Amino acid sequence: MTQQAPPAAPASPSSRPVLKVGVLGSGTVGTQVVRLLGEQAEEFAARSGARLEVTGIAVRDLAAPRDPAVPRELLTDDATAVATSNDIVIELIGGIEPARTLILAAFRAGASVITGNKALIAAHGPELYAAAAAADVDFYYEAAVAGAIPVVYALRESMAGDRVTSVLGIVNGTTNYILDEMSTKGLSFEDALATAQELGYAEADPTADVDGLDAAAKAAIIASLAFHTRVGIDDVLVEGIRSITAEDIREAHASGCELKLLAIAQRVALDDAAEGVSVRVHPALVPADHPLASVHGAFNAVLVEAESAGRLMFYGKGAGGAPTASAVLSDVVAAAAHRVNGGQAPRESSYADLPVLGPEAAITRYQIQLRVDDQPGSLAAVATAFAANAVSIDSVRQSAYVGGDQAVVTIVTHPAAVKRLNAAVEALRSQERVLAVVSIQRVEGE
Ligand SMILES: NC(=O)C1=CN([C@@H]2O[C@H](COP(=O)(O)OP(=O)(O)OC[C@H]3O[C@@H](n4cnc5c(N)ncnc54)[C@H](O)[C@@H]3O)[C@@H](O)[C@H]2O)C=CC1
Ligand SMILES: N[C@@H](CC=O)C(=O)O
Ligand code: NA
Repeated sequence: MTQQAPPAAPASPSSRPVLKVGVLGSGTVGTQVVRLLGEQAEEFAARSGARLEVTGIAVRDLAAPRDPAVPRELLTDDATAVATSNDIVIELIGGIEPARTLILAAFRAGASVITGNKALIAAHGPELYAAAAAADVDFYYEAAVAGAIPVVYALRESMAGDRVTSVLGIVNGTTNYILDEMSTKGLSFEDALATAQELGYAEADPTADVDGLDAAAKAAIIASLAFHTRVGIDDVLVEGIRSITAEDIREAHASGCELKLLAIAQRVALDDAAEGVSVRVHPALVPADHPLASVHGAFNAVLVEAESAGRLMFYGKGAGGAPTASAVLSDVVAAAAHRVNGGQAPRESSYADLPVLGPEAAITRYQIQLRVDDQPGSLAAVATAFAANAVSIDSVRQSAYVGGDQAVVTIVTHPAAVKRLNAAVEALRSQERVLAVVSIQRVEGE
């Protein structure tokens, strides 16, 4: 047996190396990152092996009022100087430019970069990964998907020994908050949105939240990581929640469901035994007993299905200053530890290069509500329209329609391709007994 050298004693706090940290942007998240870097400096030093010294905080407006936790003497409006003069750069400006240019400059200057910028990654991820690899530095973005929830780590590292088949998630806190306030308190869309903005959940321009673009960027990142395939924002089918009405929510409840904005990334078997990837964001009915139905407020949840692991569920705060700062700081500690001990963040993994399928590839269940003549043969006519287009019916519910010889029929299908569903709806419209197709909603979650 060979004698092993005793492990080296940990560096004493005063002898730890210093790593210079630059922060770009001091808004909702940046402010909390700076506060926590100050308040928990000793713990971050002990965990990473280096003292993290914030040398500059780039802001747009030097005179703007700030949280007292942000040292005024560190503020500067020279973002390029901050990006190019530090060991670790934390980008929390958001948007594409100048964030992209600043991050690329930081890589060239030898800095590791941490960002929460899903819009940028979903548009320019491969370029950023390549620049980080060329500079031999780390690129981390845990905060970009589902805020505090360690979804990026889970997909990129914990699932590296498995084969992910699907990811189904609520990844936008603002829209979940709005839908939940509408569902539980009967609030209007506008009032719920205003509160979400006050609470710091919504992006500066809430269009990105409400129209599903924020969730779509996250879905693209999720799919890229889950399926080892480049998926960009333009590959994602997106529908937001702007057109959801109080009536839609009432209908959802009547069907024993909640209406949620979902991000869905699926591995899809193709006819020739090959596989593709389907990625989409849209509102969908979720049965009340499904785990995603009870995700309230601005919380996020992500369900990952994998061949060996089965179903995994991640739940927590997907937005807000401090929760998002928690994710940013986990990346900062990892990048700092690599500077001290060696090692590097995982590089881009896109070897599978699966085809990203168009919207027509989505296979989902649908709920269709019809107003029909309440006469013998009406249900048979409805069933014929579905059968003729090879759409299988899962359940049928009929309720009396107030105001005459009419009934409302609610049909839930088995999973069907959108093309077949559309053909069935056309056939329904041409049936004499069908007076109106009242609504069509997707249904997700078993
Ligand atoms: N707020 C949240 O809950 C979450 C935010 N994120 C992401 O984190 C990033 C930051 O988000 P927030 O803090 O919410 O945004 P924010 O809008 O509150 O803060 C951004 C700050 O950057 C400043 N800024 C803009 N351009 C600048 C420039 N050229 N130089 C210096 N400062 C500049 C703005 O003045 C603003 O204070 C975004 O990428 C966002 O998508 C990610 C997860 C959750
Ligand atoms: N605006 C986003 C927060 C960051 O990702 C949300 O509402 O989830
Ligand atoms: Na996260």
